Amino acid sequence: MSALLEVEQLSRRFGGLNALRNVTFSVKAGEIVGLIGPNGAGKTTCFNVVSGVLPPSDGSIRFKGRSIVGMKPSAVVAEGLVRTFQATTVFPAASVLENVMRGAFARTPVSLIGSVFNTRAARDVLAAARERCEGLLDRLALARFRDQPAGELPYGYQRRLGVAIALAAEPQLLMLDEPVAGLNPEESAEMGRLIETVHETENVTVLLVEHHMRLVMGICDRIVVLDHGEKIAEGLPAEIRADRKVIEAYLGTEDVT
Ligand SMILES: Nc1ncnc2c1ncn2[C@@H]1O[C@H](COP(=O)(O)OP(=O)(O)OP(=O)(O)O)[C@@H](O)[C@H]1O
Repeated sequence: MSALLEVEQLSRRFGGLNALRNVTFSVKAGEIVGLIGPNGAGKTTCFNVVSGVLPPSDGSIRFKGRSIVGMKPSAVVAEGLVRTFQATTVFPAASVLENVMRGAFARTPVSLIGSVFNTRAARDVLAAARERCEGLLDRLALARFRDQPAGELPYGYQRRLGVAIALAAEPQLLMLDEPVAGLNPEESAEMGRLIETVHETENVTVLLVEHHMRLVMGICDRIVVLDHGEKIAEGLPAEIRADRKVIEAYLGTEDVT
């Protein structure tokens, strides 16, 4: 498997604080990789820097072999690297389908959509996107909510819709930021199954930040552990679970059964 994402010696400072310090890891095409660590370890900062929301202070980020440092978040999305956020980011008044359609056009400049909106070609593009989004809603068990305002969905389904919106942009790498935060145990287990399913059916590589250790240990091929902005371990779930440094910094405080 070749590396899809290569992060090398990545640092991000906020004033005197090293939120990330010389962090190096990679994600190979086809993997599910977990990024874990205690509160304040630098996981969200890592997501923000990799997705172009924040510039790094130092280091390199290559996606499909090309540097993406300095690219705007929209350009990073256009390259095929799409992230979700900890909080739900649905438009509450828009329907579930409209929300997913928004994701489908995340890789297309709005001005371009506008300029061709009434042409035959634009109608064909829209019809194709709609068909693709409806297929996605089917596969993510959201079809029955298709015409409902997204804000009326139960919270668990709003999180699921967040994943659908990200997938509509047809990412090669999907970065999920705490997808089960705020979900009950049953919803969390369902989300875990959903991630495994979309990893297969949508042919997407996954980088996952999550505190839910049972989920992380259950679905990840490999795990990278941060603490105080530094990588302290990397390995298979069984290796991470047994790693003394990881247990001391993090797992000792978490339920990993
Ligand atoms: N915009 C910012 N300005 C200043 N400090 C920041 C900023 N963003 C993050 N930090 C600090 O950087 C460190 C890493 O924070 P980050 O949110 O990346 O950790 P995290 O691992 O995602 O934590 P959590 O699990 O609680 O979400 C923390 O000390 C945090 O206070």
